[in-house]
Amino acid sequence: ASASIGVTGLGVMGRNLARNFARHGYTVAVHNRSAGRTRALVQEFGHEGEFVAAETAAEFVAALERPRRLMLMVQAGEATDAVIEEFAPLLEPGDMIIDGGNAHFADTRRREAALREQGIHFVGVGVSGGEEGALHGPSVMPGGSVESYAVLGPMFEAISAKVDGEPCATHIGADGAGHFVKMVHNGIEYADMQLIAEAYDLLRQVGGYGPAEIADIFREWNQGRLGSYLIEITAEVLGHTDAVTGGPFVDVVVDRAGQKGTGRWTVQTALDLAAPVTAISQATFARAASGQTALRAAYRGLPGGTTPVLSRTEAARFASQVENALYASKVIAYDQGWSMIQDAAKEYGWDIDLAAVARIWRGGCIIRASFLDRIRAAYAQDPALVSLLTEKDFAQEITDAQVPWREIVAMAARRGIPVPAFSAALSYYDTLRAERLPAALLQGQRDFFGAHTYGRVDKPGMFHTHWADADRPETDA
Ligand SMILES: O=C(O)[C@H](O)[C@@H](O)[C@H](O)[C@H](O)COP(=O)(O)O
Repeated sequence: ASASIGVTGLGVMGRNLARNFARHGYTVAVHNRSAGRTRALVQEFGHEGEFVAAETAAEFVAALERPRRLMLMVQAGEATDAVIEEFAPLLEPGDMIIDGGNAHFADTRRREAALREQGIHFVGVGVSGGEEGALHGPSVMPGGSVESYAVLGPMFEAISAKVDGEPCATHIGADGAGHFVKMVHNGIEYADMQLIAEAYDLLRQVGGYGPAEIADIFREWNQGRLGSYLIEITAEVLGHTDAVTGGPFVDVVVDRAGQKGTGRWTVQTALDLAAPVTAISQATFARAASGQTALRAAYRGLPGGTTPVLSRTEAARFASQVENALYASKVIAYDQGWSMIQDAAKEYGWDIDLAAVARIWRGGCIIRASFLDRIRAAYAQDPALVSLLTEKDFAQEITDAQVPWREIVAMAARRGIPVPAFSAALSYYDTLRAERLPAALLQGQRDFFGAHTYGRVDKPGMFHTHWADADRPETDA
């Protein structure tokens, strides 16, 4: 046995990760349910490093040096359980099964607990960056035991993206913490993409800019505080011409957004944690709404707002307002992600270094952006920071951006342009900074119809009012 790591499941992500390990000098055992893919990989990329092709599960395990490090890159869910059932009996205490797919963190916690009883380390690792990232350097978010990271950490760090010479890989925390943080990464990705899409829609419908002009605007923004991979690729997509029609590519694409589940999981988990990730949930629901064909047909033609297009001079001022609204909403969406991670760390007993999360998201992953270094600095300075908005520079930026931000949300409403993520972010900001919330009335209503009791601002305890009997005084609940 000579392989220091094995990869089973040689779809595009698995294949590229195996190549990445080999390119970094590791001997990699490769295995796939259909052996043809295994042979094809070694044939095509054998020159990149040391591969050991294994055609059976037994051969694969036998090729691995101890402790065996076996990485699964298969479909999340039942397929992953089936592969674990196939390999676990072939392994020994101290060996490691690594799940690099987009697994639900609750499944990872369950699997980690079950395999721990057999002395096998189960490591759920979030890998972000798509197929290019997997090959050239992803962001790597492993959970699992500290012991497993002592062995796997140097390997993950070697293959990961590097920023300022630092690897975009770190041990996130115990059991499912790695997959949890990857899930939230994807939730933030949804919000970021939706915010960019809303900015594009406003620049087009109100600003009167064409896709190619908007691509230029995004290229410009990519040089500033919005500098990020998503802004960069947005400019590419908007600048792209469709070979068939000769027109803008974006105009031939069906306006129905797909989703594979991680955004949905983020929102479902946030509801359980009572973490108000409103920008992320609006982004997820916007994808769902875009797919509601019958509903859209029913609503089409209903009256909307007034839509006079702006003059060129007005459009330029408008574009800078949109930049402010986009940036402010982006800070809020990221803040929602970090506070959800803090809530989950409390709930699941994870010791997550929030600055390290920002550090490893600076490169390789889909949400990589220049402002992540400032988030890292904010949490490095104060690991218990409750919100990015208490960090003075972010607070100042939000203060400076809020007038245009409000104007944009108000204008969108008047013109009937949907900006669910912009407005959710603004409402979240106003909700959390409000002196008093109308939630007090909700408590009264709940007590009225369900005796659900309420707290008072002037004395401790929970109380109930006997609404049907005005003579009966309020009672302690
Ligand atoms: O971090 C990443 O590399 C991506 O997020 C990756 O995980 C994948 O592309 C998404 O899962 C797509 O998600 P949707 O299909 O739900 O948009």
